[in-house]
Amino acid sequence: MVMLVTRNLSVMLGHRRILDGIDLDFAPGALIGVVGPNGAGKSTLVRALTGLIAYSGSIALDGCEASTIARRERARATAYLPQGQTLHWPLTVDRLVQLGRLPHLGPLSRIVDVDRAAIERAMVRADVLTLRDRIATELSGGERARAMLARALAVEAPILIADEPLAALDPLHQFEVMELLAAEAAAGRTVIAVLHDLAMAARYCSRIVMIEHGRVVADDRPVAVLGSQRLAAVYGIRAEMDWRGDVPRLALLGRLQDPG
Ligand SMILES: Nc1ncnc2c1ncn2[C@@H]1O[C@H](COP(=O)(O)OP(=O)(O)OP(=O)(O)O)[C@@H](O)[C@H]1O
Repeated sequence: MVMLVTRNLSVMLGHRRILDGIDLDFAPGALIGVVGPNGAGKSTLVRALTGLIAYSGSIALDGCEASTIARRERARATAYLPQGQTLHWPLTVDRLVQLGRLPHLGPLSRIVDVDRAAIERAMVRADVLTLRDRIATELSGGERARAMLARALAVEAPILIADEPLAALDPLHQFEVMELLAAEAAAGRTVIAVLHDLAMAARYCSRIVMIEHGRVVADDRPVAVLGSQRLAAVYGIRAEMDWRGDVPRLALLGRLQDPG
């Protein structure tokens, strides 16, 4: 099980400081929602965590500075589902999901039984088995998003980072993907998901990290982070949390200036 830790993590893009002094500990077995307004720095944070952009400060995987870990080893440790993925090649879904096994393949790049099994598991979990022979560039946005999720799941990495995994999904598949992410966490993985849907975050995440202007402004259980006052201050919206049994339900009621 892999522990992911950032200390004083900062990112400059152009001349702007986009992330500023982020200290976060990500332990296995948790589904952590990263939330915050547009432009807050959420994607920048997860891109730094996956090694895609330069940073200052430290990102450690099990105590080892991430930038010193070989690329393939790091790719085996951290699966990444990027935001709004564009596909450039007309691959079948089956071939696309196979790409998730690349960090595991030997010098001949041959898929072996253990890879085939991981690919099948990923396709079942992302509900794309019936799409396996379709050309991925010809899928609908939601179908393609699920195929890309299957590719990330096929890595079977201890850390899964998903940037807006619900975008483009219909409501049923949104629930299914959140159930799936929660199940991945329950199985002992560290799952970090950038989410705009605060109600889904409240319902499924074990912990919420809220980012505003490149800083962590809250980091706690959903009920502690997604209170009415904070959502008013950070998002400018009115919202109320209530409970159905022990499941928190967050209702978004409108803008602060709206009547009622
Ligand atoms: N290459 C770049 N050069 C300069 N600024 C950038 C660059 N890429 C992103 N930014 C800026 O960094 C800030 C944070 O962007 P980021 O994509 O991390 O935000 P986000 O919280 O994921 O937003 P959203 O919810 O809109 O996806 C934004 O103000 C964005 O304009």
